[in-house]
Amino acid sequence: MEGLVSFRATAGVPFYGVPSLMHRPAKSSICRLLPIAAMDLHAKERKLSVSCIRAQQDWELGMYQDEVAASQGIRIRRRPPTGPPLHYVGPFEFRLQNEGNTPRNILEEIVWHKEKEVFRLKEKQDLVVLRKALQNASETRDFVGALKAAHERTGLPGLIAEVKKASPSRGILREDFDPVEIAQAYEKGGAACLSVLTDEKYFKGSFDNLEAIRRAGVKCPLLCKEFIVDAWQIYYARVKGADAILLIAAVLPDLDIRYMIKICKMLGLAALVEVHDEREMDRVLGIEGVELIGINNRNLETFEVDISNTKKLLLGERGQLIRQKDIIVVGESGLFTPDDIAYVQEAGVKAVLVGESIVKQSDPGKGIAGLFGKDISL
Ligand SMILES: O=P(O)(O)OC[C@@H](O)[C@@H](O)c1c[nH]c2ccccc12
Repeated sequence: MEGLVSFRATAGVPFYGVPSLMHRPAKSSICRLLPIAAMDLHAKERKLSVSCIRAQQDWELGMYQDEVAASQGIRIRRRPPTGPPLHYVGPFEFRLQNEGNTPRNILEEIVWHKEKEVFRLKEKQDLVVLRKALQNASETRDFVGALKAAHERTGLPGLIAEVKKASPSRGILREDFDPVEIAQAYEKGGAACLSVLTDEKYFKGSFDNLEAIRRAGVKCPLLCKEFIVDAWQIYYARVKGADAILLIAAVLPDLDIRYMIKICKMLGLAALVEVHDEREMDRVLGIEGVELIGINNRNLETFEVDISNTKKLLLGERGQLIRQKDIIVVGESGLFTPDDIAYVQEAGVKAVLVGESIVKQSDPGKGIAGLFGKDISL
């Protein structure tokens, strides 16, 4: 169905949407960060700026970000393409809604929304401000170390327990949602780390939740569960108390993942790189510095959940390479029972990321014992 989605006065400045994002494909987010990164005076960061300049040259070979992404098999477009030319009717131009400028699935919709959200946030608090705030930030906690320690202690996969109020696929999971209470219950129940959703529109999460949990004295390292499309968000997550961030391979081209991982190392954050299929796994296995790979059993484009996905992606040479590289694999989504945990452990994961099945329990801490079939608290 065709329809009018945006219009503007012919002679004036556009008054609807964020035209710079909507109408013109931009280049890598990292490159957009460059002018500020290049101002940096610290030796460590200066080294990064040099690599960023090299990255910028790569991007400048003539391909736009979405073209680079498509060449790597990434189906999620970062921004709406331009669509058909504007039409003129009287004093207005208008654009026809078509397949090209309508998101094709929920992940694409989330990412398009996120780009605009980040654009606005950056205007309020630019990188220079964030970097100042970082000077007073406390040390990060060892996310990967906590997972390994829990695995060694219990002989079971280390648990990343997710503080999750809602999701686009499941709706509201818990009405009486007190993020700090849930986080404390998870910690008491034996979680190694916590994942805190910060996306407001689609998951009813917030950065306030992340900050509140950190301030409440929870000791578990915290994963900021966000849709990262711009390196600025990594700094923001760090300022708000994260110890780790998520990078989704279905959204980010290899070059972005590579440099975002470098930024994480510089800031003392762990990066959980999420894959969903073999192609994404192979891309990520080719990226230097990856320590933590999450296999999502939920397809973020269709919402289908299948825990055999974890097993499929760890078979044969891929599993071997992962063991050689000493990468920790996290089994993500759709885990409800001790049998599910045993199944993904057998497949080779040393950690799991669980939300729905434990957040829905009246005592989420006891929910953990139910999930593992035994009490895993100290
Ligand atoms: O609630 P579940 O099915 O246990 O899933 C948790 C977690 O894996 C899921 O929330 C998740 C995995 N990857 C994501 C990326 C974005 C948002 C959410 C997610």
